This record gives sequence, C-alpha cells and structure tokens, in this order.
Amino acid sequence: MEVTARAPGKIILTGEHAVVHGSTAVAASIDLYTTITLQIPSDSDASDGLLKIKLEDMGLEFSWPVEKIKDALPDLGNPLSSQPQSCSHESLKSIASLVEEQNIPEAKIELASGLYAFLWMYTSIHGYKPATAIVTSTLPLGSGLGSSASFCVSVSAALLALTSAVSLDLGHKGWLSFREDNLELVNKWAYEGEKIIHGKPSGIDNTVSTFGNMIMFKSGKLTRMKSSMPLRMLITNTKVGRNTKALVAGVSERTLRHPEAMNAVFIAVDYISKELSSIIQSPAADPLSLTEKEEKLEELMEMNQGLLQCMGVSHASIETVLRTTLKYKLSSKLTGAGGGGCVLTLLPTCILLFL
Ligand SMILES: Nc1ncnc2c1ncn2[C@@H]1O[C@H](COP(=O)(O)OP(=O)(O)OP(=O)(O)O)[C@@H](O)[C@H]1O
Ligand SMILES: C[C@@](O)(CCO)CC(=O)[O-]
Ligand SMILES: [Mg+2]
Repeated sequence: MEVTARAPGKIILTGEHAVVHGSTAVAASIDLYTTITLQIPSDSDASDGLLKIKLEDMGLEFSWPVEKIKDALPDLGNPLSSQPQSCSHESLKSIASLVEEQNIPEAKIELASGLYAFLWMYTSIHGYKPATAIVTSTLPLGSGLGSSASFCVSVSAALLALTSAVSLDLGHKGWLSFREDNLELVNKWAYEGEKIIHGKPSGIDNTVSTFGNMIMFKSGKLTRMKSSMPLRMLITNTKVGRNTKALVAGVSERTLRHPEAMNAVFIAVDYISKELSSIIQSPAADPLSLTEKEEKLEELMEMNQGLLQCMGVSHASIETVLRTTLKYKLSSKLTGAGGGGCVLTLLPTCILLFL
C-alpha cells in the first residue's frame, strides 16, 4: 500500500499569539507544501521490520525496528484511528529516548520534535507495522509559515488514507480529497502532532492547513472566509531561526506577570482581527473604495505589529524589514510566532500597477 499526501503552509494576517489566549485570528493557506509518501508493505514477509522516515531535502534518514517501538510503547497495541489520542508524558519520554538513539546532527536537533510527532501519530494509527515515509517540503522550517502544522497535516492525511476510517473522493488536479467529516479527523490527529511540537498550540495552523483558503479562528472554532478584494502579500524571510514552542511559552509567562495589561492587549487584537475580516469580506458594492480598504488593512497590520512588540515576540531582524518597507510607504508585520522568521508586507493595488 502506498499513498502520497500534501498539506500547505500558511500566513497569519492578524492575531498570532493572542489566538492562544482566546482572541480571534485570521489566517490563509499558501502555495508551499509538505509532501509525504508513505509505503506500508501489505505482506509482512516482504518487509525489513523497520519503521523508516527519510527527510529527503536534508539527506537524513531515521529508522527503528518495530519490535523496539513495541517495547518502548507497549500500550498502543490496538490502534483506533478514529479516536485521536494525546501523547502522555510517559509515552513522550519513551519516544524521546527512541529519537535520542538516532544521533541527530547537533545543527538539526530541532527536527527531534517533528520525529516525536511522527512516531506518535504513526504508532497510534498503524501500531507496529513496518513502513517507509519519505518527506519533502517547499516550506522553510521554523520560519513562521506553519511548517510544523503542514508536516503534521500531511502525515495525518497519509496515515488515515491507509485506514478504513476514511473514504476518499475524486478531487481536483489528480489528487483525491477527504470528505468534510474526514477532514475533521485529519485535523484532530494533526493537532495532536502540533501539541507535541508546539506545547500549547491554538490549533489555527493545522486547521488552515487542513481546510485551506482563508479562515477566521477563535477558541478552536473556524469560520471560513470569502475575500471580496485582491490581497497580495510579500513574504520576507529574515532567516533568523527561532522556535514556536519557546515563543508561545514566553508570551504565557509575560501574561502571568502582567495579567491585566496582557488581557487588554489580547482584547485589542481580537478587535483588530474582527475588523480586518469584515473589511476583507465586505461586498464589492461597499461605499469604501479599494484604496480606502487597503489603507485600513495597512493600519490594522501596523497596530497588530505594535501589540506583538508588547507581547515580546518581535526581533531586531523584523524591525529592519519594517523600517525598510516603510521607506516605500508599505506596511508590514511579523507572521507566525515571530522572534525572527517571516514578515508580511501588504502590496496595495496602486503599487502593482507599476510592476
Ligand atoms: N518537513 C519536516 N520534516 C520534519 N520535521 C518538520 C518538518 N517541517 C517542520 N518540522 C518540525 O517542525 C519544527 C518547526 O516548527 P515551528 O512551529 O517551530 O516553526 P513553523 O511551524 O515553521 O512556524 P510557525 O509555527 O510560527 O508557523 C521543526 O523544527 C521540526 O521539528
Ligand atoms: C504563535 C501562534 O499563535 C501561531 C504560530 O503560527 C501559535 C498558535 O496559535 O498555536
Ligand atoms: Mg509551527
């Protein structure tokens, strides 16, 4: 049995971090993907008894004898793919020791959490079957474009596609697609993976990667959006590495130190996201001209960036991009967890006329 699945990365237009604390955020999927090919030999005699994962872009391969996985995680004998399970502290410790034995190069140690998520989702859904997974990605890892969520969603989709828990419909451009209820299952498993990588994710990244297009997200609930205006964003990668788990934890610590001030910040972000979504979706016959709408969006992005600074997640490299784009009268904000990573700049239609 073999399947190939892919899932997109994302940008967050407004509301990152605050969404973890219950505010509204707006996100859109982008045309960069993580792709996974999963092969599970149907004849156990034809297999080498290993669970392998090849990260092709990095030229890395990791493998474990399935018997060893069984010894480390003995309680997963009866996988129930239709019931997403959270990884307990004990299971995570066992998975960490399986990964530790692989001697990941020090410069790539951040990959460990992705491997934890893979091992948890694989064994929870398929038990101790030998298999090979080959992963490639056009997304920069750890840069704010949702590489972790797109990895988890593609893994979850590939794993579920090879079970009887889902049925696939003929999709578009040669890809099969999941039905809506099956997409929810894909999303729930991906969220369990994101929890292992991020610690305390809001679920927005895996949700937009699973359902695509543009969404508004608050307290675990998604509302699909329909944009009524052109919206072009320039994405600048500062190439400053960072880790979402640490940044999310930093905001939570600041919230514990200054609960009232931070709650006021989160409320302001909630209003910003709601206003941005209503502008983006306002009917074309709206009295505001396109230029007026774009000016409002620019102002809202600037306000959100200011509040992200209050949360302590900006970075000197992000500020450099902000100053540079401002020279051309363009508005920018960080996207994703910040601390480096990527910056969004709105490209208004008047600029595009000159390109
Ligand atoms: N293709 C992949 N293969 C293996 N692991 C991956 C892959 N993509 C992402 N990961 C895992 O996700 C981690 C990066 O996740 P992180 O949440 O820090 O950044 P991000 O998802 O790119 O940004 P953000 O969460 O701000 O959108 C990597 O260090 C790795 O553990
Ligand atoms: C920083 C954050 O808000 C978005 C990361 O893309 C974390 C999350 O919502 O899980
Ligand atoms: Mg992430």
